[in-house]
Amino acid sequence: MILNLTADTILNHAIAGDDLSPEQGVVLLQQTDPAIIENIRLVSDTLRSQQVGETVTYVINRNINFTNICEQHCSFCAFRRDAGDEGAFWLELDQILEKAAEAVQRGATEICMQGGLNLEAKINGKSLPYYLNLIQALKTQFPHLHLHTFSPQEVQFIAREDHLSYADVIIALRDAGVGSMPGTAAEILDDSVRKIICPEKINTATWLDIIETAHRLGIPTTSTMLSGHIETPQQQMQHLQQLRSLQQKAIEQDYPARITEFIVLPFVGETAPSPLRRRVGRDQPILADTLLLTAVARIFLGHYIPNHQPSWVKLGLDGATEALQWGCNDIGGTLMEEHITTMAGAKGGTCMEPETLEKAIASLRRPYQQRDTLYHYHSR
Ligand SMILES: C[S@@+](CC[C@H](N)C(=O)[O-])C[C@H]1O[C@@H](n2cnc3c(N)ncnc32)[C@H](O)[C@@H]1O
Ligand SMILES: Nc1c(NC[C@H](O)[C@H](O)[C@H](O)CO)[nH]c(=O)[nH]c1=O
Ligand SMILES: N[C@@H](Cc1ccc(O)cc1)C(=O)O
Ligand code: SF4
Repeated sequence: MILNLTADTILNHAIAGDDLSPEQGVVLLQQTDPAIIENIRLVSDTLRSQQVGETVTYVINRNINFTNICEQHCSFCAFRRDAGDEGAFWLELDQILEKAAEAVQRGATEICMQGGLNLEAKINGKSLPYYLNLIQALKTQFPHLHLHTFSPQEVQFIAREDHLSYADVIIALRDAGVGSMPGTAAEILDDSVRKIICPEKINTATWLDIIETAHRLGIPTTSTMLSGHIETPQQQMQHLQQLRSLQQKAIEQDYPARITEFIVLPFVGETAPSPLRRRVGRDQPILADTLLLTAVARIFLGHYIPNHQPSWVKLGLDGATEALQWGCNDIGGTLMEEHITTMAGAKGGTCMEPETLEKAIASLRRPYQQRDTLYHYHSR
């Protein structure tokens, strides 16, 4: 391992194509000199260009959050409700199919579906049939729609409720038509942080186990990091290290599926539960911190995870466009309706037209291209 930890030396290694150690990543994350930060940006931009070229992609998709009734109480989450609370919702199958029909009519190739962990969501007392019924209904009416659905936390919830293994649940979802899995619920993959921000959630090992099982069973996943709350630069790098090892394993073992993209999700605190909000002491993410982390993630992961996406919901479209110069090559989905972070006070909006995303990309003189969920190009 290289132990000379000055930022310039580290960046020279990165440009030469070497993998950085987490310790070297920490050094980059701790820089405050604008000239050095600009060099980090330049290196991330150069690696992005070498690894995936100039084209910036986007996907036409719709978010469907089928319920926000949730048994857990993550300290960053403004989306969850108890049944009967004001603002609690649970969509009927007909409403979900109607939303999907409208999405298809507007050109969507993907439905991104996630929800709360709702103990009442069962058919004949079982959880898995409820989820399978959602998938089967969507697939029957819209066979070509890609279903990017259910986080590792939701998979564990189903498995626990029905006394099944994770593989059993994933195989059933896959065979019913799930195309890929959102890599949410990752938050920070460090159990000392998880104990504070999401004590009821699956632990780090379980998150990694479920994602690896998905890859082994042919289900691609995304990967995320909830940043900008109580975590340290060391914990951020440990998180990226776990994602890199996971992808290296999928490559070495020649699993039929892998991580398709990495997304930084900066914490929005404005209407998040007050203990964490007060502890973090700010309502909106700090753009500069998110951009530096985005660049370091490209440098650290880019050889293994090619696609990097900012969140326009959380950063605003201008912030997300700026992130395209800090290692990102994708601007995400049109979403059509976003609830999770908007309920936490995000200011970026809940819906983008494809033309709006294209215009933002073109403002940087980069070519744009519609993609599908698995990063195959798509034409409108
Ligand atoms: C709301 S959950 C939905 C799926 C499922 N309940 C779960 O927790 O995996 C999806 C993700 O939204 C993100 N999220 C929730 N609240 C947020 C906030 N205030 N700011 C930024 N991201 C947030 C978290 O990363 C979380 O894993
Ligand atoms: N679904 C939400 C996203 N982004 C998801 C991506 O648009 C898409 O599903 C992915 O690129 C698949 O390849 N961002 C948010 O801030 N909120 C969401 O609910
Ligand atoms: N971007 C995530 C999904 C997601 C992200 C943030 C959210 O708040 C909600 C959902 C994925 O596609 O895997
Ligand atoms: S993040 Fe997910 S599991 Fe946690 S409270 Fe919110 S909806 Fe529930």
